[in-house]
Amino acid sequence: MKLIIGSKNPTKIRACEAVFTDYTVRGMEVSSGVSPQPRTDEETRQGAINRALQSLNMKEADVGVGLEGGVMLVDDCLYVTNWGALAVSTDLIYTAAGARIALPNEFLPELEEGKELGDIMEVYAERENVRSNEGAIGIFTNNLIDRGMMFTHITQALRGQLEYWSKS
Ligand SMILES: O=P(O)(O)OP(=O)(O)OP(=O)(O)OC[C@H]1O[C@@H](n2cnc3c(O)ncnc32)[C@H](O)[C@@H]1O
Ligand SMILES: [Mg+2]
Repeated sequence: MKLIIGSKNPTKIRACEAVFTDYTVRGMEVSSGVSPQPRTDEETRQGAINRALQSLNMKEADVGVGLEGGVMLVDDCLYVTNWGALAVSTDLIYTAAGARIALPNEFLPELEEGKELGDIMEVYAERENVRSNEGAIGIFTNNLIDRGMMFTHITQALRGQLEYWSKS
Protein backbone atom coordinates (compact mmCIF):
# COMPACT_ATOMS: atom_id res chain seq x y z
CA MET A 1 0.00 0.00 0.00
CA LYS A 2 1.28 3.43 -0.93
CA LEU A 3 0.70 6.65 1.03
CA ILE A 4 1.53 10.09 -0.31
CA ILE A 5 1.80 12.95 2.19
CA GLY A 6 1.38 16.31 0.52
CA SER A 7 4.49 18.03 1.85
CA LYS A 8 8.27 17.88 1.83
CA ASN A 9 8.40 18.98 5.48
CA PRO A 10 10.29 16.18 7.33
CA THR A 11 8.15 16.48 10.49
CA LYS A 12 5.03 15.72 8.44
CA ILE A 13 6.67 12.84 6.53
CA ARG A 14 8.07 11.29 9.71
CA ALA A 15 4.64 11.42 11.39
CA CYS A 16 3.16 9.38 8.52
CA GLU A 17 6.08 6.92 8.61
CA ALA A 18 5.61 6.46 12.36
CA VAL A 19 1.90 5.66 12.07
CA PHE A 20 1.73 3.90 8.68
CA THR A 21 4.68 1.54 9.26
CA ASP A 22 3.12 -1.05 6.92
CA TYR A 23 2.79 1.46 4.03
CA THR A 24 5.28 2.92 1.61
CA VAL A 25 5.30 6.61 2.58
CA ARG A 26 6.42 9.38 0.24
CA GLY A 27 6.31 13.15 0.64
CA MET A 28 5.41 15.20 -2.42
CA GLU A 29 5.02 18.94 -2.86
CA VAL A 30 1.36 19.84 -3.49
CA SER A 31 -0.50 23.10 -3.28
CA SER A 32 -2.61 23.64 -0.17
CA GLY A 33 -5.04 25.81 -2.16
CA VAL A 34 -5.33 28.16 0.83
CA SER A 35 -3.11 31.04 1.95
CA PRO A 36 0.46 30.17 3.03
CA GLN A 37 -0.58 31.08 6.57
CA PRO A 38 -4.18 30.05 7.22
CA ARG A 39 -5.79 32.21 9.89
CA THR A 40 -8.92 30.26 10.84
CA ASP A 41 -9.74 26.65 11.76
CA GLU A 42 -11.89 26.41 8.62
CA GLU A 43 -9.10 27.55 6.29
CA THR A 44 -6.51 25.30 7.97
CA ARG A 45 -8.83 22.27 7.70
CA GLN A 46 -9.53 23.09 4.04
CA GLY A 47 -5.78 23.25 3.36
CA ALA A 48 -5.36 19.76 4.84
CA ILE A 49 -8.24 18.40 2.75
CA ASN A 50 -6.89 19.99 -0.46
CA ARG A 51 -3.44 18.53 0.19
CA ALA A 52 -4.91 15.06 0.89
CA LEU A 53 -6.95 15.07 -2.33
CA GLN A 54 -4.04 16.27 -4.45
CA SER A 55 -1.76 13.65 -2.88
CA LEU A 56 -4.29 10.92 -3.63
CA ASN A 57 -4.23 11.94 -7.29
CA MET A 58 -0.49 11.47 -7.54
CA LYS A 59 1.47 8.40 -8.55
CA GLU A 60 -1.33 5.90 -7.91
CA ALA A 61 -1.45 6.51 -4.15
CA ASP A 62 -3.82 4.30 -2.16
CA VAL A 63 -4.05 6.94 0.54
CA GLY A 64 -3.44 10.71 0.40
CA VAL A 65 -2.66 12.66 3.56
CA GLY A 66 -2.58 16.42 4.16
CA LEU A 67 -1.28 18.10 7.31
CA GLU A 68 -1.71 21.84 7.60
CA GLY A 69 -0.68 24.40 10.21
CA GLY A 70 -2.55 27.58 10.97
CA VAL A 71 -3.34 30.19 13.56
CA MET A 72 -6.70 31.30 14.93
CA LEU A 73 -8.27 33.71 17.36
CA VAL A 74 -10.46 32.54 20.23
CA ASP A 75 -11.83 35.34 22.41
CA ASP A 76 -9.06 37.63 21.12
CA CYS A 77 -6.35 35.11 22.09
CA LEU A 78 -4.04 33.85 19.35
CA TYR A 79 -3.63 30.06 19.06
CA VAL A 80 -1.64 27.74 16.82
CA THR A 81 -3.92 25.10 15.28
CA ASN A 82 -3.20 22.12 13.04
CA TRP A 83 -5.42 19.91 10.93
CA GLY A 84 -5.00 16.63 9.10
CA ALA A 85 -6.99 14.92 6.37
CA LEU A 86 -6.75 11.44 4.91
CA ALA A 87 -8.38 10.69 1.56
CA VAL A 88 -9.04 7.21 0.22
CA SER A 89 -11.26 8.54 -2.57
CA THR A 90 -12.61 11.92 -3.60
CA ASP A 91 -15.72 11.40 -1.50
CA LEU A 92 -14.19 9.49 1.42
CA ILE A 93 -12.08 11.82 3.57
CA TYR A 94 -11.30 11.58 7.28
CA THR A 95 -10.28 14.69 9.24
CA ALA A 96 -8.78 15.40 12.65
CA ALA A 97 -7.25 18.34 14.50
CA GLY A 98 -4.31 18.61 16.87
CA ALA A 99 -3.56 20.28 20.15
CA ARG A 100 -3.93 24.05 20.21
CA ILE A 101 -1.81 26.25 22.41
CA ALA A 102 -1.75 30.00 22.90
CA LEU A 103 0.83 32.12 21.11
CA PRO A 104 1.96 35.59 22.16
CA ASN A 105 -0.60 38.12 20.95
CA GLU A 106 2.39 40.30 19.92
CA PHE A 107 2.59 38.04 16.81
CA LEU A 108 -0.78 39.34 15.60
CA PRO A 109 0.32 42.47 13.67
CA GLU A 110 2.92 40.55 11.64
CA LEU A 111 0.46 37.74 10.90
CA GLU A 112 -2.07 40.33 9.77
CA GLU A 113 0.58 41.75 7.40
CA GLY A 114 0.78 38.29 5.81
CA LYS A 115 3.90 36.93 7.52
CA GLU A 116 4.03 33.17 8.16
CA LEU A 117 4.24 31.86 11.72
CA GLY A 118 7.28 29.79 10.72
CA ASP A 119 9.21 32.95 9.82
CA ILE A 120 8.04 34.81 12.93
CA MET A 121 9.18 31.88 15.08
CA GLU A 122 12.68 31.92 13.55
CA VAL A 123 13.16 35.53 14.65
CA TYR A 124 11.49 34.97 18.05
CA ALA A 125 13.49 31.83 18.92
CA GLU A 126 16.67 32.99 17.16
CA ARG A 127 16.99 29.68 15.31
CA GLU A 128 16.47 28.43 11.77
CA ASN A 129 13.85 26.05 10.48
CA VAL A 130 11.65 25.89 13.55
CA ARG A 131 8.82 24.68 11.29
CA SER A 132 10.76 21.53 10.34
CA ASN A 133 11.85 20.81 13.87
CA GLU A 134 10.13 21.38 17.23
CA GLY A 135 7.72 23.99 15.89
CA ALA A 136 6.01 26.76 17.80
CA ILE A 137 4.25 24.12 19.87
CA GLY A 138 7.65 22.70 20.92
CA ILE A 139 9.02 26.07 21.92
CA PHE A 140 5.95 27.20 23.85
CA THR A 141 5.51 23.85 25.65
CA ASN A 142 9.17 23.70 26.67
CA ASN A 143 9.50 20.78 24.21
CA LEU A 144 7.08 18.55 26.12
CA ILE A 145 5.08 18.40 22.87
CA ASP A 146 6.95 19.07 19.65
CA ARG A 147 5.58 19.50 16.13
CA GLY A 148 6.42 15.88 15.26
CA MET A 149 4.46 14.50 18.23
CA MET A 150 1.52 16.74 17.43
CA PHE A 151 1.46 15.63 13.76
CA THR A 152 1.88 11.99 14.84
CA HIS A 153 -1.13 12.33 17.14
CA ILE A 154 -3.24 13.78 14.31
CA THR A 155 -2.07 11.02 11.95
CA GLN A 156 -3.03 8.38 14.54
CA ALA A 157 -6.48 9.98 14.76
CA LEU A 158 -6.74 9.73 10.96
CA ARG A 159 -5.61 6.11 10.77
CA GLY A 160 -7.84 5.12 13.66
CA GLN A 161 -10.89 6.54 11.92
CA LEU A 162 -9.93 4.82 8.66
CA GLU A 163 -9.70 1.50 10.51
CA TYR A 164 -12.92 1.99 12.47
CA TRP A 165 -15.07 2.94 9.48
CA SER A 166 -13.49 0.24 7.27
CA LYS A 167 -14.76 -2.51 9.59
CA SER A 168 -17.60 -4.32 7.88
O1 LIG B 1 6.15 22.67 3.51
P1 LIG B 1 4.82 22.72 4.14
O2 LIG B 1 4.12 21.40 4.13
O3 LIG B 1 3.95 23.83 3.64
O4 LIG B 1 5.12 22.96 5.70
P2 LIG B 1 5.05 24.28 6.60
O5 LIG B 1 6.06 24.16 7.69
O6 LIG B 1 5.05 25.49 5.75
O7 LIG B 1 3.67 24.11 7.37
P3 LIG B 1 2.21 24.56 6.96
O8 LIG B 1 2.19 25.12 5.58
O9 LIG B 1 1.30 23.43 7.27
O10 LIG B 1 1.89 25.70 8.02
C1 LIG B 1 1.47 26.99 7.64
C2 LIG B 1 2.31 28.01 8.32
O11 LIG B 1 2.17 27.90 9.71
C3 LIG B 1 3.44 27.75 10.29
N1 LIG B 1 3.31 26.87 11.44
C4 LIG B 1 2.25 26.16 11.80
N2 LIG B 1 2.47 25.50 12.93
C5 LIG B 1 3.72 25.82 13.28
C6 LIG B 1 4.54 25.48 14.33
O12 LIG B 1 4.13 24.67 15.30
N3 LIG B 1 5.76 26.00 14.36
C7 LIG B 1 6.20 26.82 13.41
N4 LIG B 1 5.47 27.18 12.37
C8 LIG B 1 4.25 26.70 12.33
C9 LIG B 1 4.28 27.13 9.20
O13 LIG B 1 5.65 27.30 9.38
C10 LIG B 1 3.79 27.90 8.02
O14 LIG B 1 4.38 29.17 8.00
MG1 LIG C 1 3.62 25.85 4.16
